[in-house]
Amino acid sequence: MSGKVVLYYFNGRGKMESIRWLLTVAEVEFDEVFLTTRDQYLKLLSDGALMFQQVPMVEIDGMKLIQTKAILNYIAEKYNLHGKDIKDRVMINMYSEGLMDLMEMIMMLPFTPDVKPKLENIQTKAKERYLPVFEKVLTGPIYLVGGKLSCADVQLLECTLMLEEKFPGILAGFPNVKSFQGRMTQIPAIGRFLQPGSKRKPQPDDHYVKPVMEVFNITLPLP
Ligand SMILES: N[C@@H](CCC(=O)N[C@@H](CS)C(=O)NCC(=O)O)C(=O)O
Repeated sequence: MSGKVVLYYFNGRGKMESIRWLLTVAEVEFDEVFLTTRDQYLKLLSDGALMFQQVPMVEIDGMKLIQTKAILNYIAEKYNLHGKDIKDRVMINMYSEGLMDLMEMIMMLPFTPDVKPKLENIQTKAKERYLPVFEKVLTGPIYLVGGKLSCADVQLLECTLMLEEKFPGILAGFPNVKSFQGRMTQIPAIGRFLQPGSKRKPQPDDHYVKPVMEVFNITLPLP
């Protein structure tokens, strides 16, 4: 590998958090450059580092990668977390996409003026649309696809932890998902990531939202 992996994003979860999780499980060390000013962002733009003028951006293997899913797929492929064949991979991608849809709804909450109806919608969708899928798949198997740890497992763990932060007890009706969560947290790298002082980011607050608004020159409410 040429050089250390460097993540360019805010000092908060957002779209980068799943990348942090996956690198952690792959046991890849990374540094982080936190965007705090618009000038930093403009400099990245003028350097041509952000193809679509967006972050996350990840420097890895001499490349500057953008687009969250492309970055996740690269890491998953490189570290053998993307199944054994194309049939495994398409299942992994289907689970991942569903989980990303759900996590993105939670991710947008700090930028949402009227949170209550959104929260209710997320809870209903989590209980009625998403969690039942994983509860069923995990009747028996230890991992979601092909008896082998994949990026979809990592995202399911991340998502269930996010859900429990918002809706404590939400997994009560999903015992297989709850056991899965317990098993995943036994993985040493994950155990370390869950400890205070790791590179895992806390739930978003003003310290995260303010720089985002400043860097992108935006005012609430978002469209
Ligand atoms: N499809 C892109 C979307 C990235 C994205 O929306 N990034 C936001 C920050 S989380 C951004 O850079 N927004 C500025 C803009 O779109 O102008 C991805 O998944 O990486």
